[in-house]
Amino acid sequence: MIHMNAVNQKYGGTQILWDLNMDIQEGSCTCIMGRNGVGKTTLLKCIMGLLPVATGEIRLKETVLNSQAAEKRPYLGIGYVPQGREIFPMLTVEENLRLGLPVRKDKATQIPDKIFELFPVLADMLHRRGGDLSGGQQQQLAIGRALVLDPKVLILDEPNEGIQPNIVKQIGDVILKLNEEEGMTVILVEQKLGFARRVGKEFRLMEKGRVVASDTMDKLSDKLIAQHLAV
Ligand SMILES: Nc1ncnc2c1ncn2[C@@H]1O[C@H](COP(=O)(O)OP(=O)(O)OP(=O)(O)O)[C@@H](O)[C@H]1O
Repeated sequence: MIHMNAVNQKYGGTQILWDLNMDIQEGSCTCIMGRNGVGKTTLLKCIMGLLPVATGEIRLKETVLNSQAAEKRPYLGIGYVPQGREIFPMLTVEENLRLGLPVRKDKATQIPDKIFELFPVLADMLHRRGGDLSGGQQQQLAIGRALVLDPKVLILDEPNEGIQPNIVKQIGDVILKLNEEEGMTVILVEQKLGFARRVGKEFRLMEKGRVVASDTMDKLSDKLIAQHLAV
């Protein structure tokens, strides 16, 4: 569904992604894994158009994403939950969620009930400012906001960073429901092995800006973990 072909990315003179190739299958939940600094967040930002690629191609099915402006990409059916959540702290929960409505194909004017079914806390907190929510609640808001777009692909960058275990469990349940029951394609940058194994169907291991191993999650061996994940 998403295909990356020989993608190179640089910050000034420092090259981060090196001829990176990656395929994400439709309907899968794929965990992008690797040690700190290997380029996982950079890769997601390139998919979203938040960073330009120097050379190479990123496609969503037949659409070449590189040639689409960042603000057009949500309209192609891509929802993004960035690292650090980036909710708007001064806007209410409702206002944060409503931001996604204009992107929807059906032009709905109300936040879909589904969002509150997945994250009941957002209904309870609807009129609170985003900045007053706990870290875990903000993460649920960030995921809810991405889902308001009604995306075909949901991209999450370390959604569990600094989140308490009961909310990590809830987020895992939501990802499993979206992926397994609704067939949503999920791409997840995840450092926590247990979580990746619980929700992921596929893995892509990165090292120094390249993909060094790709397979189904049951093939993520102790040897691969020792080679590419253990610190
Ligand atoms: N704005 C920037 N300018 C220069 N270098 C940057 C910038 N942002 C990131 N980098 C560098 O690019 C490299 C890859 O960073 P990136 O955040 O993509 O890695 P990551 O695999 O997501 O790591 P982490 O798990 O720590 O988030 C790192 O060496 C980082 O220092």
